[in-house]
This record gives sequence, structure tokens and C-alpha cells, in this order.
Amino acid sequence: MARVFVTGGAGYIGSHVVKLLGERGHEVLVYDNLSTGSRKAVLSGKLVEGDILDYKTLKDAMENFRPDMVMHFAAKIIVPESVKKPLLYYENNTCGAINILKAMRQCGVKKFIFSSTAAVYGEPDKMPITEDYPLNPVNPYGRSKAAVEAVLRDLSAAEDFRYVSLRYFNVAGADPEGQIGETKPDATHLITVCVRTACGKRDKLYIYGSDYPTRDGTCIRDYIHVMDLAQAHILALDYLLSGGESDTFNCGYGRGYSVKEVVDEAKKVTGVNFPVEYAPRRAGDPPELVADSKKIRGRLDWKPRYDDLGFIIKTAWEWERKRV
Ligand SMILES: NC(=O)c1ccc[n+]([C@@H]2O[C@H](COP(=O)([O-])OP(=O)(O)OC[C@H]3O[C@@H](n4cnc5c(N)ncnc54)[C@H](O)[C@@H]3O)[C@@H](O)[C@H]2O)c1
Ligand SMILES: O=c1ccn([C@@H]2O[C@H](COP(=O)(O)OP(=O)(O)O[C@H]3O[C@H](CO)[C@@H](O)[C@H](O)[C@H]3O)[C@@H](O)[C@H]2O)c(=O)[nH]1
Repeated sequence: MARVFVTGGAGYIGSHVVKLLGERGHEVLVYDNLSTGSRKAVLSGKLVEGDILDYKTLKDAMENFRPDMVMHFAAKIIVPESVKKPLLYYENNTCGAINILKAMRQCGVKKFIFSSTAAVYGEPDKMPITEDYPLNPVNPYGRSKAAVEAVLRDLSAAEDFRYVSLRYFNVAGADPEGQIGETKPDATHLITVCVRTACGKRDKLYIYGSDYPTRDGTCIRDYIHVMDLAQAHILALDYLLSGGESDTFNCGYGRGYSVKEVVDEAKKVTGVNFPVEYAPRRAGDPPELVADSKKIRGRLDWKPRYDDLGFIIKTAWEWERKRV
């Protein structure tokens, strides 16, 4: 049993991890400013409303809770927004993470799990992507996260501090038990947009770019079910608690779907032939991102349960209809 301080635990991914932590008997404190998260999504432990950029409130909350470990989800996450507002991203994602690491040092907390991203790789010329592929992010969001990874490597080399950095690919779907899911009204993620358009909450879906060098001209991504990702966090926690060294793992299934393939599957799963229109490319989008996931499967014994695009869309669709 561990005491886990979870920043961003009221958000989409964090809330699924918090649910699983609670089910495994871990003690949770969620620290979240509720900018995109929601109080109702926190199914286990307590919530302290605070900003990671507010050092005093952050440190006090950590000091009072005395965690064994920090899981850090709080971040700004929208690639095109990061292109328009880079300072917002560097401040929240890079400075915010440094604040947490400083508070951890002051409170004597030495274990950290970081929400990194496939966006740190940029536009690799080789698929699938292994963890040792050189980092060359092509947008401020990816750079704001790659900067944190550099800090983590240096800190781990210099001090008694160990971390796991999980590089998520495209996270989608919802809790199969239907308790939580994506709630952000302005969510931009493809599968969320598909099911919201199928529900009639949006008029149409735009496919951004049809001239990429891919099999059908639309971007390819590796979509991972949010509950399989949550399970990866539990394994990373066990790994660090049992003395594991600092390490980095891709979180994806290892196969990619094009935007068009996802849209077609969403029409099939929902049974709705929702309106779709082609639009110009979106700034900052790499053509293809597919994980090589051998490392996490081998070293953490990660066994995904929901590796099925139709099932991922189905859980997102059921969640979306329930909250109509
Ligand atoms: N969704 C994806 O596909 C994806 C892919 C790769 C990486 N990630 C990473 O996963 C993490 C969680 O993403 P998500 O999809 O759940 O996003 P989200 O917006 O649903 O969750 C982020 C949470 O952090 C909180 N937050 C943001 N800034 C904060 C601040 N300054 N202080 C305190 N709380 C703050 C928000 O209120 C929210 O609850 C992020 O670090 C993101 O970069 C997400
Ligand atoms: O309405 C839409 C929404 C998305 N897309 C396309 O679908 C693909 C996936 O886009 P999206 O679901 O917005 O995810 P990404 O931009 O790939 O980024 C997500 O996945 C990254 C990891 O791959 C994470 O780092 C980011 O936080 C997360 O937002 C991209 O080609 C988009 O251009 C559309 O064509 N229409």
C-alpha cells in the first residue's frame, strides 16, 4: 500500500488512474486546479484544489500528506494551442514540473511517475518508435515535456531520486464500468470528437489534412485505451516501490490507425453516418506516431486488455451518450 500524491488527478487520464489506485488499496491525494478537470471525476481519496505553479500551496499539501510517490498528470495538452501560446505550455508543463520536483525534495519524496508523450519524438523516420529514438519534438507541447525528461535524467543521476517516464501515445476510450470518461467541453481528441459528432453534440467532424505521406493521406496514430494506460501506472508504481531504476517506457499497442480508418470505425460502432469534411493540415501534427511497446510489455509485464479500436470507441460512445 502506498501514499500517492496525484497532480491532475481530476482530469481525464488522472481520474482513471486514481480509480485504479483506490481499487488497489492505495491512499490518494489529488492536487488539481480544476482548470480542465472535474471534482466529480475523483473517485478515490481527497482533492486539494490548487495550482502546481503556486509553490506554497503545493508544498504544504505535499508536506501534510507525506506521500511515498508523486504521479504528475497536470499539464496543458493541446498541440495546436501550444503552437499559438508557447509560454503557457512551458510555464505550466516545464516550470510546473520543476515546482513539483522542488517540493518533493523539500518533503523528502524520492519517487516520481511522469506523464510524458509520444510528441517528444517529433517526426521519426522509422516506425514503430523505440524509447532510444532521438528526441526531436516538432511543437512546443512536445518540447515542454522533453525538457522535463531532461531534468528528470539529470536529477536522477545527481540525487537519490528515481522516476518512471511514461510516453503515452493517443489515449482514448472511457472506464468500461461507465463511471468516468472525457468531460472537457472543448476536447479536441479525434475519438472524442467522433462520438460527440455521432451524438449530435457537434455538427461535423473535420479531417485535418489528406496529403500526408501515409497509406490514405491522413495522419496515423497508436490509440491506447485509457484503462490499459492506467494499469501501466500501477505497474510503474510497483516497479519503483520494489527498487526499480529510473526508466522510460512507451505506452501504446504498437499498431497505427489513420484518421480516416478511425472515423470509419466510429461510424460503424455508433451506427451513425455523421458528417465529415476535409480541412487543411493542423499546425504541429506529425504524420505518423506508432509505439514499439516491447519494453513495457517485457520489463513491467504489461498485458493490455483492451487492444481493440472498436472497443475503445464503444466505451467512449457509451460514456458520451450517458452524459447527454
Ligand atoms: N490525452 C492524451 O492523449 C495524452 C497523450 C500523451 C500525454 N498526455 C499527458 O497526460 C496528462 C493528462 O492528460 P489528460 O488528457 O488527462 O488532460 P486533462 O486536461 O483532462 O487533465 C489535466 C489535469 O490537470 C489539471 N491541471 C492543469 N494545469 C494545472 C495546474 N497548473 N495546476 C494544477 N492542476 C492543473 C487539470 O485541471 C486537469 O484535471 C498530461 O500531462 C498530458 O500531457 C495525454
Ligand atoms: O477533429 C479532429 C481531431 C483530430 N484530428 C486528427 O487526428 C489525429 C489525432 O489528433 P488528436 O486526437 O488531437 O491527438 P494528437 O494531436 O495526436 O495528440 C494527442 O496524442 C499525443 C501523443 O501522440 C499527446 O501527446 C497529446 O497530448 C494528445 O493530445 C491528428 O492527425 C489530428 O489532426 C482530425 O483530423 N480531426
